[in-house]
Amino acid sequence: MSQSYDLARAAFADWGVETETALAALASIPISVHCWQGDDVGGFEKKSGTSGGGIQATGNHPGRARTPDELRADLDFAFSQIPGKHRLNLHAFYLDTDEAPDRDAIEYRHFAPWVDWAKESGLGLDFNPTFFAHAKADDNLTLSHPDQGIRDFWIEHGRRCREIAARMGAELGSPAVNNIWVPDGSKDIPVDRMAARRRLEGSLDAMFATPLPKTQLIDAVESKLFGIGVEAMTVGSHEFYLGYAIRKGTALCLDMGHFHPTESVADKLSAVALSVDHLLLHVSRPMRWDSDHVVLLNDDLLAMAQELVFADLLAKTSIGLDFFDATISRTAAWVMGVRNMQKALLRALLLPQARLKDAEARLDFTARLVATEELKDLPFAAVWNEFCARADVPVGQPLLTTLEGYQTKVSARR
Ligand SMILES: C[C@H](O)[C@H](O)[C@@H](O)C(=O)CO
Ligand SMILES: [Mn+2]
Repeated sequence: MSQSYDLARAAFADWGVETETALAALASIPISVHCWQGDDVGGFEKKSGTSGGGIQATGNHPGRARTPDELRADLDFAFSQIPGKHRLNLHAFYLDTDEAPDRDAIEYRHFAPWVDWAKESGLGLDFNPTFFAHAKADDNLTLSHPDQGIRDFWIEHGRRCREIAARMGAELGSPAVNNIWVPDGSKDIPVDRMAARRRLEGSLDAMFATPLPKTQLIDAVESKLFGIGVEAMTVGSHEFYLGYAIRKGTALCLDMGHFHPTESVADKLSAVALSVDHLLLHVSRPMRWDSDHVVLLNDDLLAMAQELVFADLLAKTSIGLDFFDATISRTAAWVMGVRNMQKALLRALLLPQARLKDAEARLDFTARLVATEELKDLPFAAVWNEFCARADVPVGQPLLTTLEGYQTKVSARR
């Protein structure tokens, strides 16, 4: 135990906070790491195509993973630089097979290598149907397409993804979150929003018709404000999915980039949690729009973590990441994003929650202000460094050296 940690422990104890309790809590929080940061949302289907759906990674940094083996090697490295045990969030077009099944024909066996790897690595898995980067999504319409044949194709894809995810959850002994995001929307002002939303609702109902054990699968739905090419209306808006999740008992995914830039997603957590049993977060950093920048340890992230801790929402929230930046080392992006989420959680866990809440309940806003500002000067970094030291992962300059070393190695080989 370092001397600086000892001093930090005493400084937090002065405020009535046990650093060991905070460290134990942090160690129990898994973060679901998104596979798509590793290859710029390309996927491994045996055909070419763009990301589509208005989501696009920009940049051409060397070393992009081109195969499932390369992606797993990059993930192995990234996880080795992140303290704790976590999860991998896999998209359906990252199948690992020599076959070329269309989206409505994928099966569990096409993903079995990922499950074997997850078992060996002690990771959980989460899953997502891929409703973009496909000819049948070129109209930016899938589950709400006016053509019943196209809707049926995507319903079958979604149905199979639920079964695959449930089998992953069963194999790994931990329920897989299967998150539905569709790009459906309209570039210009539509005249029949209701018809589109009724079609989306009907397709979702068809996809969710077969109940699967909650011990294996958590169904989630993700809203969005707008996307490139669907500026006028998104069929699956926040109001649409909030209502759907409440009525149908699914989890609700809140993506930090899917709201107006002035809205606080942290503020939504307690409001939504009163009506929805389970939340999924897509932790992201929008810059002017849903730009999916790597998350920083900034005010938005700190507010999100504080709400999760102070509103006692950790047990009913799955924390996933959703960003993709191809202008920097992709492995470094993963490592820094996860570690920043963990740092934000640690900061929240190290706050004297009861004392702050008590000041607020007494309407003593002066005490609340003074305490929240003075607390910012506490030695959070020493506690984080101790967490990393116990997990044998580097911090500071040695972390930079390790991240650069791996990037140089992959750049040379790919
Ligand atoms: C790749 C993901 O499904 C995607 O990022 C989605 O979650 C999203 O946020 C789309 O904007
Ligand atoms: Mn998202």
